[in-house]
Amino acid sequence: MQDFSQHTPMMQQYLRIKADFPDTLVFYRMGDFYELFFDDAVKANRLLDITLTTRGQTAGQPVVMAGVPVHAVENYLAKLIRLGEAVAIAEQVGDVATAKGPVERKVVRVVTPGTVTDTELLADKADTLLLSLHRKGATYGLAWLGLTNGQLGLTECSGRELATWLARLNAAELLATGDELPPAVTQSRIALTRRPAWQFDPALGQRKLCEQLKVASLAGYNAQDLLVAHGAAAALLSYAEHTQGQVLAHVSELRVERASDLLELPPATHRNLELTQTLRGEDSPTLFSLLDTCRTGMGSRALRHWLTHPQRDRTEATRRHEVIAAFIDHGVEPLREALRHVSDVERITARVALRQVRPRELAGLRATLQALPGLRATLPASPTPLLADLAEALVPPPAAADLLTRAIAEEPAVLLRDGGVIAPGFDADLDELRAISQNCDGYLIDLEARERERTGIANLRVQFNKVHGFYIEVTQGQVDKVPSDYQRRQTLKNAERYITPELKAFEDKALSAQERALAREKLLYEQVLDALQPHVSALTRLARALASLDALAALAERARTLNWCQPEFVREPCLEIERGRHPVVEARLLETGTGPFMPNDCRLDARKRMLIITGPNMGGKSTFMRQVALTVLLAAMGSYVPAERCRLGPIDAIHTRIGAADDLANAQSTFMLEMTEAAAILHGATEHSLVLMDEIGRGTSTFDGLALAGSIASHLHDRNRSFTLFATHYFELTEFPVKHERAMNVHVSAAESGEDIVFLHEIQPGPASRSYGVQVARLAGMPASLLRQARATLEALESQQRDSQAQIDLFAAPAAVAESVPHVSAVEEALAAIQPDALSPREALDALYRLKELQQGRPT
Ligand SMILES: Nc1ncnc2c1ncn2[C@@H]1O[C@H](COP(=O)(O)OP(=O)(O)OP(=O)(O)O)[C@@H](O)[C@H]1O
Repeated sequence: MQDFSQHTPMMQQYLRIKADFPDTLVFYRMGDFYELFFDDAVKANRLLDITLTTRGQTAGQPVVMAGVPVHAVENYLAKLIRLGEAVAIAEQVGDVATAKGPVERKVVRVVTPGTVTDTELLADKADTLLLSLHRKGATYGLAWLGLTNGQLGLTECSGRELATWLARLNAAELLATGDELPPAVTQSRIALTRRPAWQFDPALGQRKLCEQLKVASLAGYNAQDLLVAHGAAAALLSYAEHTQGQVLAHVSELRVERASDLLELPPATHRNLELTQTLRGEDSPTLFSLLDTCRTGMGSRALRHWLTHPQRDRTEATRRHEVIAAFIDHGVEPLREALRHVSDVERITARVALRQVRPRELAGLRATLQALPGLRATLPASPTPLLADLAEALVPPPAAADLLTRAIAEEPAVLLRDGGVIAPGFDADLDELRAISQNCDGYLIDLEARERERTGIANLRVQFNKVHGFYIEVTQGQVDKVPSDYQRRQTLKNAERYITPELKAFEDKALSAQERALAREKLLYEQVLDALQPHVSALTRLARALASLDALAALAERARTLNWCQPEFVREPCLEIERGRHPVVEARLLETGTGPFMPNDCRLDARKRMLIITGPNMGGKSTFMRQVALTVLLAAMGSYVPAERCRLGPIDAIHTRIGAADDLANAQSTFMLEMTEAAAILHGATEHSLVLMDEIGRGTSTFDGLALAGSIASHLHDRNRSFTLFATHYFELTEFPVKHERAMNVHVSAAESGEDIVFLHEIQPGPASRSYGVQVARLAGMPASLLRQARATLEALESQQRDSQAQIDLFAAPAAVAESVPHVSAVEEALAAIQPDALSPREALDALYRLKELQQGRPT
């Protein structure tokens, strides 16, 4: 233990608290401020832009400090959480009046990016997850927890799959040991919290999981063998309990996720397809922002989960398609209207379990429970199997609904400490206490009348002020009529003020009644929370059903509004999309009134697996490739798709290599990044994968790039045999399908009119005839002189190429034998046979003549 004795008593207290939270900013309550000291103050000054000051000295050093006002603390917390910082809040818990020295202070909660539960600090439309990572050999174990939805998850994966998991989970905070971190973590920019290695103990993890789930074994969850993940779970659960300062009663569900069950969406795919964030890091326009017309935060979160966790098995997706069809048939607006009045039952329930719920949230929960019968009535009469399951879950736990109706006021105050939270009629004692303070006026008027009559003093008045409390005031001229039980309280110039035993008794009752009413309300509120605890799991189930209904209703609304179709899943390998569209580009074109979107077909099957796509810049190659990938993903998550008809075989992954953004932060050049991503695809893609390759090889010299692009196409065609969309500017690659039977050429069409070019955005069979780069440059507003020069250079280059017709087979298999036996010339052979030390001068001269002859092609 450190010695703080040379510090002031207050600093001693602070330093003792800080010693328990070395890596966490400590907010130390002092009156109306939370103060930060020393290094914490300097950090807060930097992160929050708050003023740094010094006050007094401790241990001979000035006390450096910075503070935030208590009433604005949530804003500062939100900012720090977003920056990945954790904050420990030390409140005054001792009694100010009786304290000798500094008032006792204690850390009452620790707010960290992955464990926040405050409604104000949480994103409405995204789950906040805490993730823990443990490694043993080549296996990574992951355990995660959503404190606001009570769900635990476990998985194990290889190093290759780690980045995909991190992108999929998108956790707010990662727990790991002090060991070196894998690149997938350092590149993910997740907020990192180091925990000591002994906390990642598999045996401890297994025990903690069993305790948490109240089971004797994890076999029921199929989680008993995930030892590395158990290690991660040990640290996860200890940390979560530590930050909440309590056991996590509501965390009662475990899901074991296996990569083999999910459609793989590597981080590059997540990014390139702009699923939840644009390439610039904005929330919109993305696929998610287009889909999410949910009425509740929990609906949005469910939808986001479906989007980032599409299943390979299509059963659940099919069940969702059926619901969407039923909704479109039946009309979904009444349901969506009813959902408007549904509050965030999921988060409210978690906050009930954590005993942090606010009165208004309980009123919201009550309103939702009351609205359920009406909401059920809006569902289609003949439900699909999934809809029947969801409707069944829409039953409020009756005791909970009844309790909330009886206990919580119609419109409760925001904070419990303001009173007015418990409903009248719920508790007789509280009603009486409230009656006293509320009926004060009536009582006083009554008393005044009685006393006037008793004393015969007509102008006697009963009054109240804050300093003297209640009193009876009699003017100086009347004081001789005052009865003997009046005791003088105060003398004024014209009047005397008295108190009577009856008035004194009333005063005591009235003044303490308000205080006691508040204390009583607090106690009753705690009792209501106690009584709600047994309903937590039923309420969680209800929340899930509401969230799913909301998400499905949004998908149905989107399908109808945007004119999407139900995809058909088949067993044979195929990818058939008729008149498909890119949903986000189409919406954007509509919004800006730039013209209609040109629909395009895509047809791949076991015999035709690869499209080589050529055509001008701006022609629509990237858009086409992305729309195919988005269609596959939408279908897999259970949505309708932007097409007229869509038939899909099994798909296990969507790999993308698109664009070239320098990753300077990770010291990777454009080309290095391009090759790293391509290598990952070549290693991971299977014949059930969809691969998008956009202009691979353009990050290096033409010949290098072309050679690499050709070899990559061959590898994908011959070895991976994946469904591949391969967009390229290398015309040489249009020869590829000649020797590769499963590949075919398509191009995006463009028409020339004079020097201009018109993009038709239509995918047509066969290779593009030319590239139109100079025309596109013209559209971009390049100077005319520059364009003239470029056109002249282009013509010169083209004629040069026509003259040198040396054809290289770009796609020939590597000549393995030829490479391994290097050619040796006759001269070299003769040279090798000569042993200079064994030769006489005469023989040496002969050998020299012979070599010379050999070199001239005249062997002797
Ligand atoms: N099918 C379409 N219908 C209407 N407009 C389209 C279509 N496809 C693409 N566009 C429009 O053309 C623009 C350029 O498309 P895209 O980026 O796909 O071209 P590209 O061929 O990949 O170009 P580059 O080779 O320069 O990357 C899009 O932003 C979109 O506005």
